[in-house]
Amino acid sequence: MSSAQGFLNDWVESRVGLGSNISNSRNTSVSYNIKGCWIPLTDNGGRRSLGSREEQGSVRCRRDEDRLGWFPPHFDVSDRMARLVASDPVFRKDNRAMLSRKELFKNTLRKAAHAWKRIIELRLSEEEASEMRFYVDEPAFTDLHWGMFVPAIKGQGTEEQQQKWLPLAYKMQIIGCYAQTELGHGSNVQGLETTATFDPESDEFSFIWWPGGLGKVSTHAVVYARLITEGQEHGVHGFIVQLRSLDDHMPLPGITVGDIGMKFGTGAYNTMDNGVLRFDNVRIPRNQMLMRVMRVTREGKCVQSNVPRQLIYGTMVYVRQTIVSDASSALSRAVCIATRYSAVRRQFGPQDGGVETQVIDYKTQQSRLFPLLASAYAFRFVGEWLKWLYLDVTQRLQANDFSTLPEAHACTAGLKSLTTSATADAIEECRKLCGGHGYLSSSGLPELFAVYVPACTYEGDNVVLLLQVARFLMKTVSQLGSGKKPVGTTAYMARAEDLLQSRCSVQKAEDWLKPSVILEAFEARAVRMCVACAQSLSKFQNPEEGFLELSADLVEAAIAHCQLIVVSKFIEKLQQDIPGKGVKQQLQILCYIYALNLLHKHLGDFLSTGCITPKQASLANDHLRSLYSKVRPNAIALVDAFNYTDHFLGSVLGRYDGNVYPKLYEEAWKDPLNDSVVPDGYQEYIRPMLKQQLRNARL
Ligand SMILES: CCCCCCCCCCCCCCC/C=C/C(=O)SCCNC(=O)CCNC(=O)[C@H](O)C(C)(C)COP(=O)(O)OP(=O)(O)OC[C@H]1O[C@@H](n2cnc3c(N)ncnc32)[C@H](O)[C@@H]1OP(=O)(O)O
Ligand SMILES: Cc1cc2nc3c(=O)[nH]c(=O)nc-3n(C[C@H](O)[C@H](O)[C@H](O)COP(=O)(O)OP(=O)(O)OC[C@H]3O[C@@H](n4cnc5c(N)ncnc54)[C@H](O)[C@@H]3O)c2cc1C
Repeated sequence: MSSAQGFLNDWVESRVGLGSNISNSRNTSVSYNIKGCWIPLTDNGGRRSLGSREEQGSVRCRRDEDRLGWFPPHFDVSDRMARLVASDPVFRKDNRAMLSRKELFKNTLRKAAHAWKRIIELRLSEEEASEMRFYVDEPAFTDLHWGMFVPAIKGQGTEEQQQKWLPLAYKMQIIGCYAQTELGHGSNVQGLETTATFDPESDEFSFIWWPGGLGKVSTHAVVYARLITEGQEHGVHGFIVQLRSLDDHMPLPGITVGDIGMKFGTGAYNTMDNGVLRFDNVRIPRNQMLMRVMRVTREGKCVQSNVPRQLIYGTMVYVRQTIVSDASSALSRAVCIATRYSAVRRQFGPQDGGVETQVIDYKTQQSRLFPLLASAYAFRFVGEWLKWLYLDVTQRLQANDFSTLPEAHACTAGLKSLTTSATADAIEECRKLCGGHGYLSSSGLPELFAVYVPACTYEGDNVVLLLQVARFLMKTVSQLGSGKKPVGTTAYMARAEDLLQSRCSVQKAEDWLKPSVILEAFEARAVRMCVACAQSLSKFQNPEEGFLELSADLVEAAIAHCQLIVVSKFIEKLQQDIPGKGVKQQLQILCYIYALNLLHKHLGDFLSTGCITPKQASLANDHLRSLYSKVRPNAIALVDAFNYTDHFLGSVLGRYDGNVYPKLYEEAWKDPLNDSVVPDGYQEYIRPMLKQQLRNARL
């Protein structure tokens, strides 16, 4: 070993003690039972001797009555699948950033095939399979097959069509994708140029562009195209189209298909074969149009069914709802890394040579980190509620009750937008919270960011979706005078008159700890912003023109409404019985942090609409600081409660045992650049340069 290396080893050793200090923050009397899991909180004098989660073997679960009933009852499934994936070498993922695109993609195929094999061998249920996919943690064609192709057939196909196609899809005898976006049109679905003409005399071309799983894997796609029969257009519909031969995987005649190329980041979303597809007079049987909304007869006549045509957008509603829960997962993962590392990292501190300060103890670190921790919980609760709303609307649709569809669309669109934007920003903030080491690939944060950010674009650009919410809100406001009572998430608008006049009652900082006070402030802000937009709109002769002109304000109003939904669902959650010593109090603190931090960040809205006074704003801010102090002792327990394995976190900084520095050092040596001491290219480029310098120096 060279002396330089010896020095580095000593340096790393000297930091081990600091690194292990993570367990200091686990000294607390509160036990967390999040997702039904007992998170053991140690009080072992500041050093946690537990190995990684994977090494610990089976999880210790408490008695059933200790479980938090208000979490989905799938903790055991989730935990089992996490461990199954973490212990299987095929699912290794620490080398992703080093692989070429081809290696990366092939590796994804291998993982998907292996996962499918395990699903069959272990006879996994749908829930177990879905958890397994989550923990494999790699975007793959299977996401689109299960997440969009199958739901599209289920939601838009007739019973007969479902009976024909679903068994094939369930057994993966066909693999499908969701082919809607084109090179020229994504947001504007009605503007799609792909046509499906019942009369087979069409010679138009158009390119589908973006669908995941399309490029190299899918044998079939649900393709969205404008239907033309008897020379007339009948809007966009889904069509099941076979793309590749089931014998040799070659594209069928008239079909050109391939991958659209590398995307943002290394590894990241490049495991997915997003594709380009061109049809040249491809013919498909009539009964491959998904006909639940509209039927085309043998003679080419269109027969509208009694379901609204918006159901054609139904798959997007379904996926947007899943994306909200996924936002909570991605955010909690980033927050877990940043929180654990913040407890390990020390900078500055006493001048007398004592131990330096853990960076988590700096108020600035807390004011950046703890609102993100609170958001992770808030998004989980609103995600659960949205799941319920989606189930409810699905059941109603089956009974031909379409009344709640507009609200389901507005909620899924708005919350998808709100949570993905916040999560993308939060992951980047977590990277910064980890200082320089956050920029290392081995922190897990760069890849998480790269894989996550497209969520702000796919399934609907976030601004476009907020504009949909704004339309819904303007419609609701315009109907207030007509006696139509707003319901669901807009029910508060029935009290618009009061809310327009109301004055916030806060007089001292503690007054902000009343859920009713917080709710009223958020309701008043949302109503006032919506009503102001509606008043401005009414000044335009042409409402569409007004909508375009005021769209930036409308987006702000939609955000205010969506933030109110998240705050109110968090508060509702806390009204339920929450078992576990101290758990409810901790969640209450997080709820206040979530709401008061939003208030602080959007102070302009609250002040300009007169919902609160500058003095009340300053009291809210004072209170936030004291809430951060209350979270601090339990911060580690609150992220441990997410129950992520080290495999899933994929982060040296976020290790469960806090053993960060030696592992960072170890990771560095794994880089292929360190395969040789003298790098490739030395002889060609470095040496001649050095020699040249030497010659010049001698001259
Ligand atoms: C083993 C198990 C594994 C399970 C795995 C599951 C995993 C799942 C993971 C999934 C992974 C995710 C990967 C993502 C991959 C990405 C895929 C995609 O991106 S697919 C393409 C998505 N594209 C979009 O989102 C396009 C966005 N654009 C639109 O949605 C629409 O065009 C528009 C809503 C912006 C505008 O549509 P248009 O018809 O022009 O709208 P109008 O404004 O005129 O509205 C008319 C009317 O309809 C209502 N409306 C609109 N949309 C909906 C809807 N979705 N549902 C219900 N109603 C809707 C709208 O409110 C208007 O109503 P009205 O009463 O007339 O005012
Ligand atoms: C990783 C990834 C995976 C994808 N997977 C699929 C898939 O599987 N299947 C599929 O069909 N598609 C897929 N897509 C495509 C995706 O759905 C679209 O990119 C998305 O809907 C946005 O549409 P666009 O690209 O047309 O954006 P554009 O609409 O062109 O947006 C560009 C800009 O214009 C703004 N804008 C657009 N319209 C308006 C408006 N009316 N008012 C104000 N501003 C506006 C937007 O806010 C944005 O800033 C995927 C995309 C990505 C990135």
